[in-house]
Amino acid sequence: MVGLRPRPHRPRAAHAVAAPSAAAPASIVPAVRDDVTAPARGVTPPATPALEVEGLAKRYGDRTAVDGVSLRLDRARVLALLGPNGAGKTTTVESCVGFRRPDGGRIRVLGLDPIAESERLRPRIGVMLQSGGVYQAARCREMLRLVAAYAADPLDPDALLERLGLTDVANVPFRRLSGGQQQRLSLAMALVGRPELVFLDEPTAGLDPQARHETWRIVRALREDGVSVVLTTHFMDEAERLADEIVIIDHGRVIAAGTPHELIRGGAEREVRFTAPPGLPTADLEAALPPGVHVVEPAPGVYVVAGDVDPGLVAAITSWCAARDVLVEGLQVKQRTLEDVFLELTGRELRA
Ligand SMILES: Nc1ncnc2c1ncn2[C@@H]1O[C@H](COP(=O)(O)OP(=O)(O)OP(=O)(O)O)[C@@H](O)[C@H]1O
Repeated sequence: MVGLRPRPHRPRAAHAVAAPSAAAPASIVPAVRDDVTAPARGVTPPATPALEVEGLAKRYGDRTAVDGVSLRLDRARVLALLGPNGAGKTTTVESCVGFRRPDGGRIRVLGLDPIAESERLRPRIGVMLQSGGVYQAARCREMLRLVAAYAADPLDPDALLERLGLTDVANVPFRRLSGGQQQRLSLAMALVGRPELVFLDEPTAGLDPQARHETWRIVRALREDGVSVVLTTHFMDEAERLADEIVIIDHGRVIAAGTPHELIRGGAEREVRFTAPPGLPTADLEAALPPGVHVVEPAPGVYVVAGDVDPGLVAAITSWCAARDVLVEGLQVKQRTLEDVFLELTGRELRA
């Protein structure tokens, strides 16, 4: 199995950091330090955050794509950026990797400005964007070797191809690969340079379940090896499984942030769902239930009651309905998921 450990970032002599003390525990994982903030002498400082974004703004003509987004990601953590189509996720990621010049705000990636200090930053990050960046005629292995040649201490391209199930198509030109194979090659290209921080824009879009699970294993392995990961995804289960932190963006703004647990429990752990004729007076139902319970009708005729769910709550809902001659159908008590939270926050209607 290919190790995914990042190359230790070696500061230039002029900015040398203090050597670890003799008492420091020996670690096979290279300590990741930063040559920008390290003091000239003394104790090794805590590593700078992997990513800091404050008030990022980006417009395309008169369309505001990102409107004051702030994010922070510590080392060896996974951040999932979620949001409906057109929310501003890709623009945020592209700004963080220096592909877009922001109209406002401040970005620091591994302590560096992604535009002004791009030459120093580029070798330390891996980027997998939706729009490839691959020569269409290049063969799979050829392309990965080319990217590896730019890295100081790359992973073995053949071992990476093997891990990503691409050995059989190593000699196939990129344009002849299936969509999923192209995705996996893009992931390999993002990882081959042993980055300290990886940006993955919808890494599992179009993958079959096996490749999707392998991508998840790789993200977990990266995190265990001290690599930080920023990923965007439309798969809520993926975010729930992989992310330490989740940020939900809508209309270019952060509308919720926290750990998966915080976001899911933010409302309530469980909920009661049922269907009944549309337009029931939800405020009346809510008033008849214990304090702290919330009732919504997210789609016509679908009702969700969130709160401390116990047998008494279920009985109170059905007796309120019975008193109004309303037949409750398909009642279920279910665990809330990130998808429930996401849809409540961003709405269920399709976006343009
Ligand atoms: N190059 C561009 N020129 C003009 N408008 C753009 C450009 N790129 C993105 N946009 C617009 O900016 C907004 C944000 O787009 P962005 O791609 O960042 O969203 P997203 O959250 O990544 O969406 P998706 O989930 O569909 O990939 C959208 O309204 C989009 O149409």
